[in-house]
Amino acid sequence: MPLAPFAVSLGDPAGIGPEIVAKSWVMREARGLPPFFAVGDAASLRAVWLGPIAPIGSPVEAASVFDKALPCLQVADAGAIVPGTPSIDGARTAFQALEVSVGLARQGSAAGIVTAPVGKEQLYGVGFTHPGQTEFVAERCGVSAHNAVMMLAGPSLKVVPITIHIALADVPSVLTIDLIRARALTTVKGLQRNFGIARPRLAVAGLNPHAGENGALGREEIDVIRPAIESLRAEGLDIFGPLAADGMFHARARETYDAALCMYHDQALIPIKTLNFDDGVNITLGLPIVRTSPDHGTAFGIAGTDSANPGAMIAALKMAAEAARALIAYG
Ligand SMILES: NC(=O)C1=CN([C@@H]2O[C@H](COP(=O)(O)OP(=O)(O)OC[C@H]3O[C@@H](n4cnc5c(N)ncnc54)[C@H](O)[C@@H]3O)[C@@H](O)[C@H]2O)C=CC1
Ligand SMILES: NCC(=O)COP(=O)(O)O
Repeated sequence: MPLAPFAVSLGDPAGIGPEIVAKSWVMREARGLPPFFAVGDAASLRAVWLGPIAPIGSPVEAASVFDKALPCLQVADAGAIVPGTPSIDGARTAFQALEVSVGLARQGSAAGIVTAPVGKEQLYGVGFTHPGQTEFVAERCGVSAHNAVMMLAGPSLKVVPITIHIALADVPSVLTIDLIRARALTTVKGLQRNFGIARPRLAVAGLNPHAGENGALGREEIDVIRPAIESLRAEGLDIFGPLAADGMFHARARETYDAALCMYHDQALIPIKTLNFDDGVNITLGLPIVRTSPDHGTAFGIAGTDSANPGAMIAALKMAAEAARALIAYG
Protein backbone atom coordinates (compact mmCIF):
# COMPACT_ATOMS: atom_id res chain seq x y z
CA MET A 1 0.00 0.00 0.00
CA PRO A 2 1.45 3.44 -0.86
CA LEU A 3 2.30 5.67 2.08
CA ALA A 4 0.37 8.90 2.65
CA PRO A 5 2.52 11.94 1.82
CA PHE A 6 4.85 13.27 4.52
CA ALA A 7 4.30 16.66 6.11
CA VAL A 8 7.50 18.69 5.94
CA SER A 9 7.42 21.69 8.26
CA LEU A 10 9.52 24.44 6.68
CA GLY A 11 11.10 25.55 9.96
CA ASP A 12 12.25 29.13 10.36
CA PRO A 13 11.27 30.96 7.15
CA ALA A 14 14.52 32.95 7.28
CA GLY A 15 16.70 29.85 7.63
CA ILE A 16 17.75 27.33 4.99
CA GLY A 17 14.68 25.12 5.57
CA PRO A 18 12.70 26.36 2.54
CA GLU A 19 15.75 26.04 0.28
CA ILE A 20 16.64 22.46 1.28
CA VAL A 21 12.99 21.39 1.01
CA ALA A 22 12.71 22.87 -2.49
CA LYS A 23 16.04 21.29 -3.53
CA SER A 24 14.87 17.94 -2.17
CA TRP A 25 11.69 18.19 -4.24
CA VAL A 26 13.82 18.86 -7.35
CA MET A 27 15.77 15.65 -6.59
CA ARG A 28 12.66 13.59 -5.73
CA GLU A 29 13.01 11.15 -8.62
CA ALA A 30 16.78 10.92 -8.72
CA ARG A 31 16.89 10.13 -4.97
CA GLY A 32 13.69 8.03 -4.81
CA LEU A 33 11.98 10.27 -2.26
CA PRO A 34 8.51 9.55 -0.90
CA PRO A 35 5.77 12.07 -1.74
CA PHE A 36 5.69 15.02 0.63
CA PHE A 37 4.20 18.47 1.05
CA ALA A 38 5.60 21.57 2.66
CA VAL A 39 3.82 23.10 5.66
CA GLY A 40 4.55 26.77 6.23
CA ASP A 41 4.42 30.07 4.42
CA ALA A 42 4.76 29.54 0.65
CA ALA A 43 6.36 32.99 0.49
CA SER A 44 9.44 31.56 2.25
CA LEU A 45 9.85 29.13 -0.65
CA ARG A 46 9.31 31.87 -3.22
CA ALA A 47 11.93 34.02 -1.49
CA VAL A 48 14.64 31.50 -2.38
CA TRP A 49 13.31 29.40 -5.27
CA LEU A 50 11.80 29.97 -8.70
CA GLY A 51 10.38 26.45 -9.13
CA PRO A 52 6.71 25.42 -9.23
CA ILE A 53 4.68 25.50 -6.01
CA ALA A 54 1.16 24.04 -5.76
CA PRO A 55 -0.88 25.52 -2.92
CA ILE A 56 -3.00 22.74 -1.37
CA GLY A 57 -5.93 22.91 1.03
CA SER A 58 -5.41 19.45 2.51
CA PRO A 59 -2.84 16.62 2.43
CA VAL A 60 -4.98 14.45 0.13
CA GLU A 61 -4.28 16.89 -2.70
CA ALA A 62 -0.53 16.46 -2.37
CA ALA A 63 -0.02 13.10 -4.08
CA SER A 64 -1.68 14.11 -7.36
CA VAL A 65 0.38 17.29 -7.78
CA PHE A 66 3.69 16.08 -6.32
CA ASP A 67 5.11 15.07 -9.73
CA LYS A 68 4.62 18.54 -11.17
CA ALA A 69 5.01 20.99 -8.30
CA LEU A 70 6.02 21.22 -4.67
CA PRO A 71 2.74 21.06 -2.73
CA CYS A 72 2.50 23.61 0.08
CA LEU A 73 -0.08 23.76 2.85
CA GLN A 74 -0.20 27.38 3.91
CA VAL A 75 -0.14 28.29 7.60
CA ALA A 76 0.28 31.75 9.11
CA ASP A 77 1.73 34.54 6.99
CA ALA A 78 5.33 35.01 8.10
CA GLY A 79 5.30 38.73 7.23
CA ALA A 80 8.27 40.18 5.36
CA ILE A 81 10.77 37.36 4.82
CA VAL A 82 14.44 38.26 4.64
CA PRO A 83 16.56 35.12 4.34
CA GLY A 84 19.18 35.19 7.08
CA THR A 85 17.23 37.60 9.28
CA PRO A 86 14.84 35.79 11.63
CA SER A 87 11.75 37.60 12.88
CA ILE A 88 9.01 37.18 15.45
CA ASP A 89 6.39 36.56 12.75
CA GLY A 90 8.68 33.98 11.18
CA ALA A 91 9.11 32.17 14.48
CA ARG A 92 5.33 32.11 14.96
CA THR A 93 4.93 30.60 11.50
CA ALA A 94 7.57 27.96 12.28
CA PHE A 95 5.75 27.09 15.51
CA GLN A 96 2.41 26.82 13.72
CA ALA A 97 3.88 24.72 10.89
CA LEU A 98 5.23 22.27 13.46
CA GLU A 99 1.92 22.14 15.33
CA VAL A 100 -0.10 21.58 12.15
CA SER A 101 2.31 18.92 10.87
CA VAL A 102 2.17 16.93 14.09
CA GLY A 103 -1.63 17.12 14.07
CA LEU A 104 -1.78 15.79 10.50
CA ALA A 105 0.50 12.88 11.36
CA ARG A 106 -1.47 12.13 14.54
CA GLN A 107 -4.72 11.93 12.58
CA GLY A 108 -3.13 9.79 9.83
CA SER A 109 -3.41 12.37 7.01
CA ALA A 110 0.38 12.41 6.77
CA ALA A 111 2.64 9.34 6.93
CA GLY A 112 4.86 11.23 9.34
CA ILE A 113 6.64 14.53 9.76
CA VAL A 114 10.01 15.75 8.63
CA THR A 115 10.95 18.98 10.35
CA ALA A 116 13.22 21.57 8.77
CA PRO A 117 15.36 23.49 11.26
CA VAL A 118 13.91 26.03 13.66
CA GLY A 119 15.78 28.73 15.54
CA LYS A 120 15.48 27.67 19.18
CA GLU A 121 16.09 31.17 20.53
CA GLN A 122 13.44 32.58 18.17
CA LEU A 123 10.89 29.91 19.13
CA TYR A 124 11.48 30.49 22.84
CA GLY A 125 10.62 34.12 22.14
CA VAL A 126 7.12 33.28 20.88
CA GLY A 127 6.01 31.08 23.76
CA PHE A 128 7.50 27.73 22.77
CA THR A 129 8.08 26.18 26.18
CA HIS A 130 9.82 22.95 25.17
CA PRO A 131 13.59 22.64 24.90
CA GLY A 132 13.26 21.43 21.28
CA GLN A 133 10.98 19.95 18.68
CA THR A 134 11.68 16.46 20.05
CA GLU A 135 9.99 17.18 23.38
CA PHE A 136 7.19 19.17 21.72
CA VAL A 137 6.27 16.33 19.38
CA ALA A 138 6.52 13.84 22.24
CA GLU A 139 4.13 15.85 24.38
CA ARG A 140 1.62 16.21 21.54
CA CYS A 141 1.78 12.42 21.15
CA GLY A 142 1.27 11.81 24.87
CA VAL A 143 4.81 10.43 25.34
CA SER A 144 6.94 11.58 28.27
CA ALA A 145 10.17 13.39 27.41
CA HIS A 146 12.05 10.55 29.18
CA ASN A 147 10.74 8.03 26.68
CA ALA A 148 11.21 10.10 23.52
CA VAL A 149 14.74 9.52 22.32
CA MET A 150 16.72 11.80 20.04
CA MET A 151 18.89 9.64 17.84
CA LEU A 152 21.28 11.14 15.31
CA ALA A 153 21.92 8.57 12.64
CA GLY A 154 24.35 8.62 9.75
CA PRO A 155 26.12 6.06 7.59
CA SER A 156 29.13 5.94 9.96
CA LEU A 157 27.58 6.34 13.40
CA LYS A 158 24.42 6.44 15.48
CA VAL A 159 24.39 8.44 18.71
CA VAL A 160 21.85 9.21 21.42
CA PRO A 161 22.34 12.12 23.80
CA ILE A 162 20.95 11.08 27.20
CA THR A 163 20.51 14.69 28.27
CA ILE A 164 19.69 17.06 25.42
CA HIS A 165 19.10 20.80 25.42
CA ILE A 166 20.19 21.79 28.91
CA ALA A 167 23.10 23.81 30.21
CA LEU A 168 26.26 21.80 30.69
CA ALA A 169 26.26 22.80 34.37
CA ASP A 170 22.92 21.00 34.82
CA VAL A 171 23.97 17.72 33.22
CA PRO A 172 25.23 15.93 36.38
CA SER A 173 22.00 16.57 38.28
CA VAL A 174 19.72 15.56 35.40
CA LEU A 175 21.63 12.37 34.69
CA THR A 176 19.92 9.55 36.59
CA ILE A 177 19.86 5.79 36.46
CA ASP A 178 16.21 5.94 35.39
CA LEU A 179 16.90 8.35 32.53
CA ILE A 180 19.77 6.25 31.16
CA ARG A 181 17.65 3.11 31.43
CA ALA A 182 14.66 4.71 29.67
CA ARG A 183 16.81 6.05 26.82
CA ALA A 184 18.63 2.72 26.42
CA LEU A 185 15.45 0.66 26.30
CA THR A 186 13.82 2.95 23.71
CA THR A 187 17.05 2.97 21.69
CA VAL A 188 17.14 -0.81 21.55
CA LYS A 189 13.55 -0.97 20.29
CA GLY A 190 14.26 1.72 17.71
CA LEU A 191 17.36 -0.06 16.43
CA GLN A 192 15.38 -3.27 16.12
CA ARG A 193 12.35 -1.76 14.39
CA ASN A 194 13.78 1.06 12.33
CA PHE A 195 17.18 -0.33 11.48
CA GLY A 196 16.55 -4.10 11.48
CA ILE A 197 19.25 -4.85 14.08
CA ALA A 198 18.00 -7.91 15.95
CA ARG A 199 20.32 -7.66 18.97
CA PRO A 200 21.64 -4.12 19.16
CA ARG A 201 24.98 -3.42 20.83
CA LEU A 202 25.07 -0.23 22.87
CA ALA A 203 28.24 1.53 23.97
CA VAL A 204 27.88 3.99 26.83
CA ALA A 205 30.13 6.99 27.27
CA GLY A 206 31.35 8.20 30.62
CA LEU A 207 30.70 11.77 31.67
CA ASN A 208 34.11 12.71 33.03
CA PRO A 209 37.57 12.64 31.46
CA HIS A 210 38.80 9.03 31.13
CA ALA A 211 35.39 7.89 32.36
CA GLY A 212 36.24 9.22 35.80
CA GLU A 213 39.45 7.21 36.49
CA ASN A 214 37.63 5.11 39.10
CA GLY A 215 36.31 8.12 40.95
CA ALA A 216 39.47 10.22 40.91
CA LEU A 217 38.02 12.53 38.23
CA GLY A 218 34.32 12.43 39.13
CA ARG A 219 31.81 9.99 40.61
CA GLU A 220 28.96 9.93 38.03
CA GLU A 221 30.37 6.78 36.40
CA ILE A 222 30.36 4.94 39.74
CA ASP A 223 27.12 6.32 41.18
CA VAL A 224 24.90 6.53 38.09
CA ILE A 225 26.23 5.26 34.77
CA ARG A 226 27.68 1.91 35.82
CA PRO A 227 24.61 0.91 37.91
CA ALA A 228 22.36 1.75 34.95
CA ILE A 229 24.50 -0.39 32.62
CA GLU A 230 24.62 -3.26 35.09
CA SER A 231 20.86 -3.29 35.58
CA LEU A 232 20.30 -3.31 31.81
CA ARG A 233 22.85 -6.09 31.32
CA ALA A 234 21.03 -8.10 33.98
CA GLU A 235 17.91 -7.75 31.83
CA GLY A 236 19.75 -9.15 28.83
CA LEU A 237 20.80 -6.02 26.92
CA ASP A 238 24.09 -6.06 25.04
CA ILE A 239 25.38 -2.85 26.58
CA PHE A 240 28.85 -1.92 27.79
CA GLY A 241 30.76 0.98 29.28
CA PRO A 242 31.22 3.52 30.67
CA LEU A 243 33.89 4.27 28.08
CA ALA A 244 36.26 7.19 27.90
CA ALA A 245 34.35 9.35 25.41
CA ASP A 246 37.45 10.62 23.64
CA GLY A 247 38.45 7.17 22.48
CA MET A 248 35.15 5.60 21.46
CA PHE A 249 34.46 7.20 18.09
CA HIS A 250 37.43 6.17 15.97
CA ALA A 251 36.74 3.74 13.13
CA ARG A 252 37.77 0.52 14.90
CA ALA A 253 35.84 1.44 18.06
CA ARG A 254 32.71 2.16 16.01
CA GLU A 255 32.73 -1.40 14.71
CA THR A 256 32.05 -2.70 18.22
CA TYR A 257 28.62 -1.08 18.70
CA ASP A 258 25.46 -0.10 16.84
CA ALA A 259 24.74 3.06 18.80
CA ALA A 260 26.59 5.17 21.34
CA LEU A 261 24.73 6.55 24.34
CA CYS A 262 26.31 9.86 25.27
CA MET A 263 25.83 11.85 28.44
CA TYR A 264 25.26 15.30 26.95
CA HIS A 265 24.42 17.05 23.68
CA ASP A 266 27.86 17.90 22.32
CA GLN A 267 29.42 14.59 23.35
CA ALA A 268 26.98 12.96 20.92
CA LEU A 269 26.62 15.60 18.24
CA ILE A 270 30.25 16.52 17.67
CA PRO A 271 31.24 13.06 16.41
CA ILE A 272 28.14 12.56 14.25
CA LYS A 273 28.34 16.01 12.69
CA THR A 274 32.06 15.57 12.08
CA LEU A 275 31.50 12.25 10.32
CA ASN A 276 28.10 12.73 8.67
CA PHE A 277 27.20 16.42 8.52
CA ASP A 278 25.71 16.24 5.01
CA ASP A 279 23.67 13.08 5.50
CA GLY A 280 22.99 12.85 9.22
CA VAL A 281 19.39 12.43 10.37
CA ASN A 282 17.77 13.31 13.64
CA ILE A 283 15.07 10.70 14.29
CA THR A 284 12.82 10.66 17.34
CA LEU A 285 12.41 7.13 18.69
CA GLY A 286 9.60 6.04 20.99
CA LEU A 287 6.77 7.97 19.32
CA PRO A 288 3.53 6.63 17.84
CA ILE A 289 4.26 8.74 14.73
CA VAL A 290 7.30 9.09 12.49
CA ARG A 291 9.45 12.18 12.98
CA THR A 292 12.79 12.86 11.34
CA SER A 293 14.83 15.98 10.66
CA PRO A 294 18.15 16.91 9.09
CA ASP A 295 20.93 16.96 11.70
CA HIS A 296 21.88 20.60 11.09
CA GLY A 297 20.37 23.94 12.06
CA THR A 298 18.94 27.00 10.35
CA ALA A 299 22.31 28.20 8.99
CA PHE A 300 21.07 31.80 8.95
CA GLY A 301 24.52 32.86 7.73
CA ILE A 302 24.08 31.21 4.32
CA ALA A 303 20.28 31.49 3.93
CA GLY A 304 19.33 33.03 0.60
CA THR A 305 22.70 32.31 -1.03
CA ASP A 306 21.63 29.07 -2.76
CA SER A 307 24.54 27.25 -1.11
CA ALA A 308 22.67 25.02 1.34
CA ASN A 309 23.32 21.32 0.87
CA PRO A 310 20.02 19.37 0.88
CA GLY A 311 21.77 16.05 1.64
CA ALA A 312 20.64 15.75 5.25
CA MET A 313 17.04 16.71 4.38
CA ILE A 314 17.03 14.09 1.62
CA ALA A 315 18.39 11.52 4.08
CA ALA A 316 15.69 12.56 6.58
CA LEU A 317 12.95 12.04 3.98
CA LYS A 318 14.30 8.62 3.05
CA MET A 319 14.62 7.57 6.69
CA ALA A 320 11.08 8.79 7.36
CA ALA A 321 9.77 6.50 4.61
CA GLU A 322 11.65 3.53 6.10
CA ALA A 323 10.39 4.39 9.58
CA ALA A 324 6.80 4.67 8.33
CA ARG A 325 7.02 1.19 6.81
CA ALA A 326 8.47 -0.11 10.10
CA LEU A 327 5.62 1.53 12.02
CA ILE A 328 3.09 -0.25 9.80
CA ALA A 329 4.93 -3.57 10.22
CA TYR A 330 5.51 -3.44 13.99
CA GLY A 331 2.94 -0.92 15.23
N1 LIG B 1 16.73 20.54 14.13
C1 LIG B 1 16.77 21.84 14.41
O1 LIG B 1 15.76 22.48 14.34
C2 LIG B 1 18.06 22.47 14.78
C3 LIG B 1 18.07 23.83 14.96
N2 LIG B 1 19.22 24.46 15.29
C4 LIG B 1 19.15 25.93 15.38
O2 LIG B 1 19.86 26.46 14.29
C5 LIG B 1 20.39 27.72 14.67
C6 LIG B 1 21.80 27.85 14.17
O3 LIG B 1 22.59 26.84 14.78
P1 LIG B 1 24.13 26.58 14.49
O4 LIG B 1 24.71 26.07 15.73
O5 LIG B 1 24.74 27.76 13.84
O6 LIG B 1 24.17 25.34 13.49
P2 LIG B 1 23.87 25.26 11.94
O7 LIG B 1 23.78 23.80 11.65
O8 LIG B 1 22.74 26.09 11.55
O9 LIG B 1 25.19 25.83 11.24
C7 LIG B 1 26.49 25.32 11.52
C8 LIG B 1 27.39 25.52 10.28
O10 LIG B 1 27.01 24.60 9.26
C9 LIG B 1 26.59 25.28 8.08
N3 LIG B 1 25.44 24.54 7.54
C10 LIG B 1 24.39 24.07 8.25
N4 LIG B 1 23.57 23.39 7.45
C11 LIG B 1 24.09 23.44 6.22
C12 LIG B 1 23.68 22.91 4.95
N5 LIG B 1 22.58 22.17 4.80
N6 LIG B 1 24.45 23.17 3.87
C13 LIG B 1 25.58 23.89 4.00
N7 LIG B 1 26.02 24.39 5.17
C14 LIG B 1 25.29 24.17 6.27
C15 LIG B 1 26.26 26.70 8.52
O11 LIG B 1 26.39 27.61 7.46
C16 LIG B 1 27.27 26.90 9.65
O12 LIG B 1 28.52 27.21 9.10
C17 LIG B 1 20.24 27.82 16.18
O13 LIG B 1 19.24 28.75 16.44
C18 LIG B 1 19.77 26.47 16.63
O14 LIG B 1 18.79 26.57 17.61
C19 LIG B 1 20.41 23.81 15.42
C20 LIG B 1 20.45 22.45 15.24
C21 LIG B 1 19.29 21.67 14.91
N1 LIG C 1 21.06 19.91 18.09
C1 LIG C 1 19.96 19.10 17.74
C2 LIG C 1 18.74 19.90 17.72
O1 LIG C 1 18.75 21.06 18.05
C3 LIG C 1 17.50 19.24 17.31
O2 LIG C 1 16.56 19.44 18.28
P1 LIG C 1 15.02 19.16 18.03
O3 LIG C 1 14.42 20.45 17.67
O4 LIG C 1 14.92 18.13 16.97
O5 LIG C 1 14.54 18.65 19.35
